[in-house]
Amino acid sequence: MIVGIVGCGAIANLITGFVRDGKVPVELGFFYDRDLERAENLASMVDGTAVLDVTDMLPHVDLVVEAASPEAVRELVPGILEAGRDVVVMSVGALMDPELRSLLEKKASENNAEIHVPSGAIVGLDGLKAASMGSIRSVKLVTRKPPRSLGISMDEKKVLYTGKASEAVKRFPLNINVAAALSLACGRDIDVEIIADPAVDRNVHEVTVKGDFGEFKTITENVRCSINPKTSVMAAYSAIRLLKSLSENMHIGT
Ligand SMILES: NC(=O)C1=CN([C@@H]2O[C@H](COP(=O)(O)OP(=O)(O)OC[C@H]3O[C@@H](n4cnc5c(N)ncnc54)[C@H](OP(=O)(O)O)[C@@H]3O)[C@@H](O)[C@H]2O)C=CC1
Ligand SMILES: O=C([O-])CC(=O)C(=O)O
Repeated sequence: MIVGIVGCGAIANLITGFVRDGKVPVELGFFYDRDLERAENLASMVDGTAVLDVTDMLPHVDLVVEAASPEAVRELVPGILEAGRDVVVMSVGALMDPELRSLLEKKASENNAEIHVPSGAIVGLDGLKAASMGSIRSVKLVTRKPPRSLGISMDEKKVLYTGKASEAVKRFPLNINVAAALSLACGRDIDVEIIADPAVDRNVHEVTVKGDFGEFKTITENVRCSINPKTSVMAAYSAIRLLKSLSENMHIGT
């Protein structure tokens, strides 16, 4: 499988390192970023090609990993699907827009392409998907990040947001994709609280789900990426595992 990457930052760096080290059986051939130098740097790690425009990679790839921004999902993913290429979407928050989501689903189905959304920086999506086969009463996410991860500076713990996931992804577009992944996995706009906490040095996500299956709670205490503290290493690992799964014949978990 030949893979291209859109967005050459923290997540793309980790993916490229794993491919270079032979830990994922894909060929990472093409790299695009609005900063060409970032694309060239990653391309040089795996003998790939940096392109000036996403359309330059499309004739040569089977799948594109979007690891850029919600704006890139809106602007670039429709064209990738139109070309019949599969997509892995990391900026899941963009998919909370129902119009964009149905446009992408339509383009995927018309062009025999698939959209994959990795579980990202949280655990528990498997259980949530299974639980949603029954009836779910509530899903709540509490995200606690160091102020620096949220791009702010403060000495006291502060609740920055309480409300629904759909609004959270608009207010914190680069910080709460996990809320979108949870919402899409269970088909409801979940409850979200975002806390800036100078006492933590990890990105911590607590998910509580209640339904007719019983209830579960997951806590993920994520190490942050060195080149982008907003982003947890686990988010990149989930994309890497997904790429590996796509070349396997047995699939474990929902
Ligand atoms: N699903 C999940 O659980 C998680 C998802 N994410 C999301 O994944 C995405 C990637 O994260 P990460 O690697 O940390 O991000 P980075 O900011 O480290 O890297 C993203 C790169 O993509 C570039 N970029 C952004 N928009 C575009 C565009 N429209 N066209 C071309 N290049 C673009 C950025 O440029 P510039 O710097 O100029 O903006 C930057 O070089 C983000 O949207 C992030 O919010 C992150 C963590 C968890
Ligand atoms: O990486 C994380 O911990 C979560 C994150 O930024 C996001 O969901 O956008």
